[in-house]
Amino acid sequence: MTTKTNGYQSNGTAKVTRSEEIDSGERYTYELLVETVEYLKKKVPFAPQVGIICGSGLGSLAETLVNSIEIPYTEIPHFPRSTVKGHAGSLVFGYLSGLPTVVMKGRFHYYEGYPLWKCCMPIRIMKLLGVSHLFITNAAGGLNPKYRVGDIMFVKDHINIMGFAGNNPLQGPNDERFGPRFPPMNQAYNRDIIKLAKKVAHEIGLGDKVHEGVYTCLGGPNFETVAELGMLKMLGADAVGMSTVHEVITANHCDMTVFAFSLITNECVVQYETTQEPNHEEVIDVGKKREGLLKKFVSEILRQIFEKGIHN
Ligand SMILES: O=P(O)(O)O[C@@H]1C[C@H](O)[C@@H](CO)O1
Ligand code: HPA
Repeated sequence: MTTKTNGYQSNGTAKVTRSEEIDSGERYTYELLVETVEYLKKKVPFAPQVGIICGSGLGSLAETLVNSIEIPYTEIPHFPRSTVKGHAGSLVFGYLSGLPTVVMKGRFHYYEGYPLWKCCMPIRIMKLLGVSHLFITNAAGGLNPKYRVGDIMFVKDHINIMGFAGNNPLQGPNDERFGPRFPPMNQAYNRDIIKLAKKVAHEIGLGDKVHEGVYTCLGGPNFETVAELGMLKMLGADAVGMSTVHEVITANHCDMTVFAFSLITNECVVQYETTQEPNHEEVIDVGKKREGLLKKFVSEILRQIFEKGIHN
C-alpha cells in the first residue's frame, strides 16, 4: 500500500516506503490545497480568523473552544499524519473568546520524515480558510540561564539553523498567490502582540514567569549535545526546539500576523558534569502542568488583540 502524502500508515507506524515518496520534490500545488480547503468548508459552517498550533503536550488548548467541530487529520484530503506522542492529530474548529478559530492539535516535524514544505502545509490551508492571526506554541529547552522549567518565552526572533544549509519551507518554485519569492523576515513576530502578551501575563499572575527571547530549531529527533548547546548559546539563542521556525516563515510569506511562545519544559544541559538527561515524557508533563494557565493566557490575549485591532 502506498499513499501520496506521507510515509506512515493510518495508525501512525512507519510503512515500508519508497524513499522518493518522502524525499520527492513534488510540492503541493495551490489547486491541491484548494481541494483540502473545499473539503473543510463543507464540514465547518464558519471561516476561522485565528489559527493556533499546539506544541508538544499543549493540545488541551483546543478544549477552550466553544461549539467545537473536530476533524482527524486522517480524514482530511492530502493532510499529513501525526506520529508523535503528545500530538493528537486533528483540526478543531470553534469559537475562542468569541472569535472563529481553528486549532491544530498536533503539528508535523522534520524528524518524522516530512520535508519542511509538508510540515507547513496546514498553515497555507489556514490562510486559504481565512486565518489572519496565527498563534504558534512549542515546548523548548531553556538555554538562557535565567529561564526555569514552566516559564514562558515570547519569541521575538529566531535563528533558522536548518536554513543555513538551504533547508527552507519556501525552497522550490514560488507561487505568488501565496507570497513573494523573497519575503522579508525582520518583523516576523508582531511587536505589538508581544507587548500586549507581557501585559496580559502580568494581569493573570504569570508576570514573573515570562521572558522575551530568541528561539532556534534543530531537525531532531535527538536532543542536543553539550557542544551543540554551547554553540547555540554563543549564537544568541535563548531556547531550542524542533519546530516553529519554518512555520513562522511560511506564515509570514503569506502575510499572516504571527505570535509565538515557547513553554520551557527543561533546562538545557550545558555542562559535561551534569548527569541529568532531557526526555519527551518530561516535556509532555510540563505542558500538562501549565495547561490551565496557558488556556487562560491565550483566551485573554486573543480577546485583547481583537479589541485593539492589532494587525501587521
Ligand atoms: O512540537 P514541539 O516543538 O512543541 O515539540 C518539542 C520538540 C520535539 O518534537 C519534542 C521533544 O520533546 O517536543
Ligand atoms: N531541545 C530540543 N527540543 C526540545 C527540548 C530541548 O531541550 N525540549 C523540548 N523540546
